[in-house]
Amino acid sequence: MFELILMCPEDRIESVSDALDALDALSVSVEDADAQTDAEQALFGEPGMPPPKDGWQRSRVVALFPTREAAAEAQQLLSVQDFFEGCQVLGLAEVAEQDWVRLTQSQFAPVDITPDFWIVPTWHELPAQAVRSIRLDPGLAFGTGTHPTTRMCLRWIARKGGTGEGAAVFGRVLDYGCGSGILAIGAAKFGATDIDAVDIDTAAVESTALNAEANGVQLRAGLPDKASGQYQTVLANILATPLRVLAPLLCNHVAPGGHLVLAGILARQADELKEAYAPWVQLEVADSEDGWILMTASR
Ligand SMILES: C[S@@+](CC[C@H](N)C(=O)[O-])C[C@H]1O[C@@H](n2cnc3c(N)ncnc32)[C@H](O)[C@@H]1O
Repeated sequence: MFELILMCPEDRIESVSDALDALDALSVSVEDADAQTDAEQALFGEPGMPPPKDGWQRSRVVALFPTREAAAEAQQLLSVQDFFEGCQVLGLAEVAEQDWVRLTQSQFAPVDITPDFWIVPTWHELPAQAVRSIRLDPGLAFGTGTHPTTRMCLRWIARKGGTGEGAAVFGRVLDYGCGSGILAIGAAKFGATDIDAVDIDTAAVESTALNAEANGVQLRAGLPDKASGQYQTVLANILATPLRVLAPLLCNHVAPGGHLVLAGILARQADELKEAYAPWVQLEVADSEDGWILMTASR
């Protein structure tokens, strides 16, 4: 494989990426050329919303081609286009052959949620201190236990699960936006037995069912219309915008005296979430990590 590496100003990224696609690039990635420096710019987007910007002030665009000839031809064709003005070719390089499976696996080590509750990829030995564990491989669906939002939900589950007999503590559980199913499986590991896990993405539903089976956990995975009635525990790690829209639906699923646990919210979004949920529950910030917060409420 060969990489064509370009530097583009923000207003050229869309045209250049589209052109690379049309030139049969196998993949095109866009990164902040100033990442890891003082000039790095954080850009957060939300599903259903336009991105805050098309890209960074200075973006490094890397296109992958199957042969050197294809990469060189793309370079030649691009460099004579009007929209390429202001862009630069940084290089054309061969991608060294590697054991990609091993390289990918080496990036996922066991992750501790509490000192004795761990997320462990299937190719790793269980750490000796893991009294409870979830065996999970990174797949198509979000949720490997490394993201702060997932970790905070799992910490809440572990704290709650430590307060008594799991099935009674959690009651009926709804994991709304289940991704890999990690929260539903985590609740099961702390004793929950009556669990629905739903997602709009069918790949997530499949992944949840497979991960549950691999962990010896029984749950019902399905699309959102599979959620029915009221639950003692409702977990939703999505993002602030969908969480605002889902407020009436999620609150109606929380049984009287039940718990609502929301994640995917940035610290600066706390007030807008409190306001959106105020007609039903009083949300409070219960945890925070790396700029993300966990918000909880009882009904
Ligand atoms: C950030 S991931 C969380 C995955 C997992 N629950 C975790 O905590 O790691 C959010 C998931 O919510 C799903 N999702 C997004 N909008 C949704 C909606 N309106 N209804 C149901 N699921 C949704 C996405 O497909 C994705 O799998």
